[in-house]
Amino acid sequence: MEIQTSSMGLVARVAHLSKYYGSGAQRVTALDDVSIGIRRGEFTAIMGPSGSGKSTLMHVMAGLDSASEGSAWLGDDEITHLRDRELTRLRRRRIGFVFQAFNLVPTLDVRGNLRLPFELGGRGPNREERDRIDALVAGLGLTDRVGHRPHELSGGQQQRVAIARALATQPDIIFADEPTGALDSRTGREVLRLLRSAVIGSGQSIAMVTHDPVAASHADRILFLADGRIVADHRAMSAERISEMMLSLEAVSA
Ligand SMILES: Nc1ncnc2c1ncn2[C@@H]1O[C@H](COP(=O)(O)OP(=O)(O)OP(=O)(O)O)[C@@H](O)[C@H]1O
Repeated sequence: MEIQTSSMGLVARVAHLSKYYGSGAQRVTALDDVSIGIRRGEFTAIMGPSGSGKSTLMHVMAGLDSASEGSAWLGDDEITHLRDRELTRLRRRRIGFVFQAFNLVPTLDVRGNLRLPFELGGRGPNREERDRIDALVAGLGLTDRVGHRPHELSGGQQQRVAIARALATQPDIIFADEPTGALDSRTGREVLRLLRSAVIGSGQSIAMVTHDPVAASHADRILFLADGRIVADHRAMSAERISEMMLSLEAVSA
């Protein structure tokens, strides 16, 4: 597989990335010499059997976890050797996150949750950013919910708020970890369409970890991991073909 040594057109990349947990006989190799780039303006799905290293790859790319060997870049910036404080700043300014469990702040209403990334950066949103938040709220059908707190919203509405929060700061990349995992299939499809429209409408780059072939079928590109290695890199595929691929990978790693 070609190793991409330049950041051209790549919003994030890793080179010769390995990640081990534990040591000696207990050592687990979660990632084994992975070199891959995430293209700017694309919706990339990361798939693979349970334990294949999907979350670990996402966490290292997003600066949430360290590499044992190799390097990770966000655009032109190597993040592998940054200190915690620098990583926190970088994540806040340049990365958006969407998690399975929504991760909204329960004591804040929708507006408060959407303003949070700006407040954490030490200032509230400026005029332009407030207008952007309002447009996102309207676009996601949440206008009559801005004063509601997360427990007053359905799962699908909470995930829409989480997506709006991730989009509001116009991050270089959004990492989504099983964003439809807690939703029924119809609501899940709506959430996937929202992610897709952010890619088409504003060129947002998104990398999504998922087990779900239907979710991955919304992506432009699908990376398959098995036993800590990238074993396939495909353009958009149907859910049926993705399922077949997953079944064959699960059979090999069983
Ligand atoms: N903190 C940890 N300590 C020890 N081993 C870990 C730790 N985190 C992950 N692992 C191991 O690393 C490997 C890869 O885990 P990872 O969570 O990245 O896989 P995954 O593909 O995301 O799995 P799943 O789909 O089940 O969430 C697995 O063997 C896992 O048990």
